[in-house]
Amino acid sequence: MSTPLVVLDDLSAKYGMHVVLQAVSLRIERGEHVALVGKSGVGKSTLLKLAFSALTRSVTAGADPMPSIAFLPQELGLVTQLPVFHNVYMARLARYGRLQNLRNFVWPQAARAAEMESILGQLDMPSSLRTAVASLSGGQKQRVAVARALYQEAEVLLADEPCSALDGPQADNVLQLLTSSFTASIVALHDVDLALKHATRVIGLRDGRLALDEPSATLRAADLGFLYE
Ligand SMILES: Nc1ncnc2c1ncn2[C@@H]1O[C@H](COP(=O)(O)OP(=O)(O)OP(=O)(O)O)[C@@H](O)[C@H]1O
Repeated sequence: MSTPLVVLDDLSAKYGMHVVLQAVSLRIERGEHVALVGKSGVGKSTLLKLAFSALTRSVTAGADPMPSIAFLPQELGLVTQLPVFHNVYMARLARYGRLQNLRNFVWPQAARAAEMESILGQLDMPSSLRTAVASLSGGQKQRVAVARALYQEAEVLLADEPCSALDGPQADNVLQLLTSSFTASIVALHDVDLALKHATRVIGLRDGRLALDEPSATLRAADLGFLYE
């Protein structure tokens, strides 16, 4: 049997006396795109943050082999005073040397800009690299954050509601791009239909635990109803 690409063990969280997650464990194989569903406040963001922290801690500790991780948080994490170029470029700060990073921040290099324009074009956001993120709409900001995640070229994506501000066709496009660009992913989604359409596997949180873990092909929207009761 192949080694899972993502291994998460015993993720637990509580805020004060409020237990949010109770020893959640998860293994994800290459090629698996996991939709994380459950009602608002159930702990999806908490799980993704814990997963990111656990997986990046393993990388830092030199555990072998660990996948590279792109994290797209619900709050996007953009620096809105900076242009689109600089926000997307941040995904590769760790890849390039200090001098190259400095040069790109002062004078964006044509090759980097061309790579980003290709990604932004696929997201229906052409020719906007010099635009300050603060002047973009909510949906455009969300697509800049998606572009940043794609630009990282990581193996695994952890994304929290990456298309909540997008219309139906744009949401489809973003999820299609994300699932085809990463080897594996965990994406929190409120929209059950999008989850079933784009994920290969659906996991559902309820009462701090994984209450559902099934291939999406075996599920209908009604099968997820109990998670929202
Ligand atoms: N910093 C915090 N301090 C206290 N409680 C928190 C904090 N962050 C989250 N919570 C609580 O933890 C629970 C889980 O929150 P979380 O954001 O993980 O849920 P979620 O499933 O992602 O919600 P949504 O779908 O609305 O984004 C909620 O009850 C929330 O109020």
